[in-house]
Amino acid sequence: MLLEHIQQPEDLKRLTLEQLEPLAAEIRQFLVENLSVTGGHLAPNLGVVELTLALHYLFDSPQDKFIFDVGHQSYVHKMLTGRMGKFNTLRKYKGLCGFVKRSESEHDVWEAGHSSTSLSAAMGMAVARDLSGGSNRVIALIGDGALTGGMALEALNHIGHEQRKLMVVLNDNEMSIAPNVGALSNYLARIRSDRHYVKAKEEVEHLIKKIPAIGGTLAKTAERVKDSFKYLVVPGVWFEELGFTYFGPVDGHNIQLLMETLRQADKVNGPVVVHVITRKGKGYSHAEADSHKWHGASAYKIESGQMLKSVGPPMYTEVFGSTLIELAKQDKRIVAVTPAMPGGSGLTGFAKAYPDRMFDVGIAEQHAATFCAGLAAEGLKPIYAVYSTFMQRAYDQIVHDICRANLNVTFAIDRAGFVGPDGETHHGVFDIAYLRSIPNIVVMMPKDENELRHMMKTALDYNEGPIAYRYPRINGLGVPLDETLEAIPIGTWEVVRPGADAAILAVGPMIPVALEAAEALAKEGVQVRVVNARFIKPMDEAMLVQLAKEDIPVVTLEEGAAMGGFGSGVLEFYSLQSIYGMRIKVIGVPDYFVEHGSVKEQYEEVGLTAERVITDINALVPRRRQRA
Ligand SMILES: Cc1ncc(C[n+]2csc(CCOP(=O)(O)OP(=O)(O)O)c2C)c(N)n1
Ligand SMILES: CC(=O)[C@@H](O)[C@H](O)COP(=O)(O)O
Ligand SMILES: [Mg+2]
Repeated sequence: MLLEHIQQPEDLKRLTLEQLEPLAAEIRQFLVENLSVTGGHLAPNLGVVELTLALHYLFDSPQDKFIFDVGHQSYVHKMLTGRMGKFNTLRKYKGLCGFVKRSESEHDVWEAGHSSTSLSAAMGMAVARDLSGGSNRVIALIGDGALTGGMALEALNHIGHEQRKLMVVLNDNEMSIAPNVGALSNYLARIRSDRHYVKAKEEVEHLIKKIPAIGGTLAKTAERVKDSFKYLVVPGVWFEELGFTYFGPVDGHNIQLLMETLRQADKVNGPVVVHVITRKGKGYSHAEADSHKWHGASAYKIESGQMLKSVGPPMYTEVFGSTLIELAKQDKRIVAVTPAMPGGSGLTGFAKAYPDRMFDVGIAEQHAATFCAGLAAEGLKPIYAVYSTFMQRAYDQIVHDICRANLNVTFAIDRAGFVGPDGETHHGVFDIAYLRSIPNIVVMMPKDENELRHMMKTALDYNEGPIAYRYPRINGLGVPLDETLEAIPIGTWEVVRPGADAAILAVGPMIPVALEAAEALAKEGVQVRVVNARFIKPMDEAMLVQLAKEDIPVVTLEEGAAMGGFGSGVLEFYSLQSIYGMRIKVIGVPDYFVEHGSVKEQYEEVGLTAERVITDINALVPRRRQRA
């Protein structure tokens, strides 16, 4: 066993080249075995075993900066930098992070989780090196999916202009999470398999030999330095035109060839692209056969590849996807737009049913938003299906192109709230705060999956401007689903439990938490009203005024940033209405980034619990009432 002797990259460098291949096999076995228990991004990491070995074998992390785009494919890097023993805690509470994490290791020089940031960060580190007289390498590892992100293209433009020494290793496996899309992906595909490319090489060789006098010598020289000649015929002309020296495409599982190519690229004193062809999921047949499904795996049985999915009612995502198909049948205006998350957003069925009304635009949240604005401007009903956290990328497009222009775009915001194992880079805890402050937008959150369906109908019937419904990454409550869907009057809340001593204004998944607290308080003689605050904007102002008239304490409860969130909106309302003296307690996500773990552990860490609500209400309700 070679792997057990690898604690740091220095241990790796002591191996012979011949030992790297058996080591790669051991690493794959380690990944498949460990992730069968913890789950995680198996397919991406199986695809970069040789590549990560080559980088750590040839270059000197952490002096040389390895920057992983997204960072979901950094498990091998973590194994080689002293963290193998912690893989049993991968993505667990207080355990190993599933992405690169500076606090975990000096080798983790750049954190991500969101895609397409590596090239910009690499440029920053290259300039910092040059301004401080450094000589270290800066190496970004970016996937073909991440390359479709706008930030990556902005960075390529800058890097090519500055001409500083910087290596971009393009890990091209033809996959984003789903199969990669777009003209850039098609271009890469052509390079990978382009007969013309191979033909062009022969033609150029033939041409060179025909050049009088020197041709023969030149061709012979070319033959002698076959490798560099091979790079003379540049398939990566697009990169070359942007100022990069292009190397590749090279087999990303052939360690010898990888080393040779990386060594060549390292000699260039300017920006280079090394185009590496890999197979996502390599070495584990189930993942190779379906790298979309195995991009992010839950625990599984190794032999059968059967994932141990959580049982229970359908996820909110599934209900969204099936309801959208129902609505699209009735309303031809509906088109669905996703920035590279067709599967995760529950749109696989919709894409099958309505292929010409489904648009996967790549990892391009900004473009997706303004693309929807254009669709709406021409009378269609675009449904922007997006994870809350990734929608952060499109903030200006939402403000400037959609809300200001008051265009009828529908936002289907998934992963709203804590997401569990993906942790701080993926929680959807900011959209309440950043959406509610934008004029013209309506923001809703359902109490259960049945109300989600009615909200989707509400949004379909609403043509006044932008409207959003948000839902969490959890199973529904298992409530019956109404056949007939009716629009909910905009701005109306719902009392789900009567009570006269206090009121809890709860949003979405916080309603069960509020009900649990109310039941417990009832046993102490404190009757607490629970309100389904299903419209975050506009709020139910009549109900807010009524609460003031009743002069009862109010607790707001949301799985979102307390700062600027729904509770802040309630405080603002009373202030703006010059209603003073209200006893109001805002309960939400505190002002720090909550790390990975289970959603339950995250609730407990920040106090989104019935116990917390009970404590706060007891502090607010006068003791005399409790005696009654
Ligand atoms: C801004 C943003 N949008 C979407 C995602 C979701 N996401 C995570 S990995 C991934 C695909 C990345 O593809 P690629 O870069 O080719 O890496 P691979 O998984 O193929 O190794 C996507 C879309 C994200 N992390 N960040
Ligand atoms: C790395 C990344 O951003 C995605 O793979 C993300 O982890 C998917 O999240 P879900 O598992 O919630 O679809
Ligand atoms: Mg890819």
